[in-house]
Amino acid sequence: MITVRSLTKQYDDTAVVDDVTLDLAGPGVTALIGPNGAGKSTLLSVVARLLSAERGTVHVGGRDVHRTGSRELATVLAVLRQEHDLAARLTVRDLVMFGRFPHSRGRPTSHDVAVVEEVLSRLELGGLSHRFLDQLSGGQRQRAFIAMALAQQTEYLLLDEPLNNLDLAHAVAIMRMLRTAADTLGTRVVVVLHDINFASRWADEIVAMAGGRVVAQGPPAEVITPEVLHGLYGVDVHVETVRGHRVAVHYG
Ligand SMILES: Nc1ncnc2c1ncn2[C@@H]1O[C@H](COP(=O)(O)OP(=O)(O)OP(=O)(O)O)[C@@H](O)[C@H]1O
Repeated sequence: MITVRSLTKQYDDTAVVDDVTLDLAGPGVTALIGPNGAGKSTLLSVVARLLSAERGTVHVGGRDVHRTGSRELATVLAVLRQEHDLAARLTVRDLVMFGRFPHSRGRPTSHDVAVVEEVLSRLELGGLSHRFLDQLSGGQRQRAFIAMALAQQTEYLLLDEPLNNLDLAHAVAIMRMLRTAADTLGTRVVVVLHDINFASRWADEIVAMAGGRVVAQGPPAEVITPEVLHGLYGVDVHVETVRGHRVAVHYG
């Protein structure tokens, strides 16, 4: 369970996360959508304790994140950030092994090695595992960072725009993996997505943000509507139901 209460994060005098209260219960996939600058990344960063907040509280699995040690938090919560600032002269395998650090404390066991191998293979990175990060394409590098987060094997997984740079096949594969993690391992996934149709297809629930506030929350059928999307993006869209999923199309 992720519980956010009256959370406010300000820069100068401007609240970029503005009095947000949110309950994300049980396993499942929640997609966070909304226009540029809505506060999605900031909210995710405060939940993951990468940023502090001026007001409010965040609990993850009953722990107050701002009163929990980094080491303990890293065993329950993994986060994929939008910007990656790790050294380029790191191999893919080393990066993914980094994800095991909260468990291995730098002394990987055969279990840690097996987890890394399995994740590398699942993300089709086996053949690239000895490459340095600066020798990869944008999409390959993105998959390597996703692999690092998955290798952490945490109950809570927060991902900020994981589909950046990914082609359609790899984007689908990642969303399927997140869905499987939620359904079979009981993982609680929160994922920032710009592609509202991916959100509609794969998420149980969509949280829509604008101006630092949550403006809509519910199953895709309630959020992927012309009215909500116009309110969010100021764009007219047509919504159809295809195989049980809402699909939004903008014709201009
Ligand atoms: N370090 C900072 N200093 C000042 N303002 C900031 C800082 N970081 C973010 N902001 C502002 O906070 C607001 C929310 O930014 P945030 O990155 O959370 O939005 P977002 O919804 O994730 O946007 P995007 O879809 O563009 O990634 C934006 O107006 C942004 O300019």
